[in-house]
Amino acid sequence: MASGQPLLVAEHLTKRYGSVVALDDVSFTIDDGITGILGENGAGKSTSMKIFLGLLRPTSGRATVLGEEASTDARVRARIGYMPEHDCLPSQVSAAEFLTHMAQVSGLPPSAARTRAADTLRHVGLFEERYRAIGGYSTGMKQRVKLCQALVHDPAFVFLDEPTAGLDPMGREEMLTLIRKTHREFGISVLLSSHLMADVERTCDRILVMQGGHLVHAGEVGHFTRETETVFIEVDTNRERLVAALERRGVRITADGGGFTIEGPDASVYDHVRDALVEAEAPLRRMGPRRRALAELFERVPA
Ligand SMILES: Nc1ncnc2c1ncn2[C@@H]1O[C@H](COP(=O)(O)OP(=O)(O)OP(=O)(O)O)[C@@H](O)[C@H]1O
Repeated sequence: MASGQPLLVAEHLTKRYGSVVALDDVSFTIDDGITGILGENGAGKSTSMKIFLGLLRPTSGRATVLGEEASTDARVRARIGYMPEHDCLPSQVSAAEFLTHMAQVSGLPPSAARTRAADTLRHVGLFEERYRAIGGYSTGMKQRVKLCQALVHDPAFVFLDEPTAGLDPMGREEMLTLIRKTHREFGISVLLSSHLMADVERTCDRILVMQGGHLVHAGEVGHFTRETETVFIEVDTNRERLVAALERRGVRITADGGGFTIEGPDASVYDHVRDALVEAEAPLRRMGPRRRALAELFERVPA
């Protein structure tokens, strides 16, 4: 594959399960780095991943991974890893045994497989526990073993389907830190899916937002969160003058408790609010960002 080419390409992907349209003419590219697919349940995140993994064939359209056809090219399998959403671990064997086996399945000779399994378990902080049966592990530890089996054969690209599913806040934090570390230390590019905006915002460089089988946004994470930030303000007096000054600036104003939520046409919303406050001579009591919930975001995005 020539350098500079995207790592993944989706071209007009459509996937139907009977009458259900899981993906509807979706096109995007994914480059080096960490990319998040964000969407609510049923948005089409897992279906997209499974097409890239060659586990599902699209009804129409084309998917390429590392320059090769996803659905037909077996060579690509050796260069990608997959952490499925659901539990897939054997409970009776130790993490060391399981990962050594997975590395051998990927073609490593036995001694190299053992070394690589131990290195990968060290990377996720499970080296000390590696000879214990997986059945006795906590949810967080099992998630880390799932991540290990996606990494053990040293792939160029990994697909992580809801890697923080079932984790408490501390476990989520650890998993997200580990994902960044995986990219930084091993140079492995990542596509992770999540229904939690905070996960994607903290971890990813770029974001794809899906809704009902459609791609509704693709771009840099920083840009997306700036765009979706709204400002909450409360003033002591001159509310009417302030509302008029804001309206003249074309921002959207919604009454919110004792104050207003203001949403700008772009990231300049703070400038508009500052200028309107000065013009209306309205003494500010409180001001701060108000993040929109994911569900609210989707209401604004045309399908
Ligand atoms: N094997 C299947 N047979 C029928 N419908 C399916 C199948 N797999 C997925 N679907 C449907 O396709 C749509 C997209 O599902 P998909 O699993 O890709 O969504 P998702 O964004 O990954 O959500 P989740 O996190 O809930 O899995 C949903 O409406 C789902 O019910």
